[in-house]
Amino acid sequence: MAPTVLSTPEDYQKLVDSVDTFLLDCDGVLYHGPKVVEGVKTVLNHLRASGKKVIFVTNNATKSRRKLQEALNKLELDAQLEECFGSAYASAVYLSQVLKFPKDKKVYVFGEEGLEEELDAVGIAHSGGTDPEDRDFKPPVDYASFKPDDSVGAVLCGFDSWINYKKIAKAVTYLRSNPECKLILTNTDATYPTHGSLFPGSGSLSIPIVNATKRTPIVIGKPNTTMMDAIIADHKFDPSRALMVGDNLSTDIEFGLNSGVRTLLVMGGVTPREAVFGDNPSHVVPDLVMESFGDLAILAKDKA
Ligand SMILES: O=C(O)[C@H](O)[C@H](O)COP(=O)(O)O
Ligand SMILES: [Mg+2]
Repeated sequence: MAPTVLSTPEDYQKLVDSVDTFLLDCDGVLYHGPKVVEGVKTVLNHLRASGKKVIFVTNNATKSRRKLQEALNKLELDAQLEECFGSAYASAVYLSQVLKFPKDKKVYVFGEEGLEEELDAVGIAHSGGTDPEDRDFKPPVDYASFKPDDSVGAVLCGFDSWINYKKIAKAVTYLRSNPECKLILTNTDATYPTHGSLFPGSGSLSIPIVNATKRTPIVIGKPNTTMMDAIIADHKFDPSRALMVGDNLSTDIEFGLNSGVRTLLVMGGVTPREAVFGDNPSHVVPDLVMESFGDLAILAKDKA
């Protein structure tokens, strides 16, 4: 079935009336890189003033919840800490609460500060990450330096803009030498929308590790229900009165579909128009589509 396209103020008002909890993807819905999507600030204020709950749900693992809140507030989006759910936070919670990660083991971080901060918050030791030793790499490769380490109980991969051969080889060595060592991916987004274009996303950066180890990774972020379970545990909302808003069919929209939450796809992010309206559309079909989440701002203007 084709999605319903929302384009008039009446469509928007009907939508808002039918939703109590807005689960909002960040990159591609609220902002593109450093640029806030036009109208989004007005929309968030309007939704809050209308008694709606907003929750920010991002696969971007470069930021801890605290940093995500800071970043949203720098853009004047007035986020509360408990409204912020990132895949870095969800991964740390998964390691500590679901895997009961052993106290005598550490996590090798293929990622940035966000992962380290969330692991620290749950008391899990880690190596790699922002360690200058791992970030500093120039050929030739010193293959003899890569040694197995049984104290590494998991390799956790998120977005890592410092990706280099040394980090990949260390991660692969720990995983290949120890079948007990887990491979966990914060998310598998192929692309990252910023600066008006699409760049390699986390899921593209972890491929060398997955490929070289032939492991089936545990994936935490959208579209997996692990993240939704964590959000519902904290916010206890009614999924039938919630809406997942996103720009990515294979993460955001599948996330909603997997969790029994209605979905709204916005254009202008990672999903090309043809994937929805073309001759050979994606098998992932959102319930609703609109151009931009910022278009709801007209409801605030109508009220003023
Ligand atoms: O590469 C990534 O991790 C993702 O592209 C990314 O940051 C997704 O963030 P979201 O759209 O879920 O806010
Ligand atoms: Mg997005």
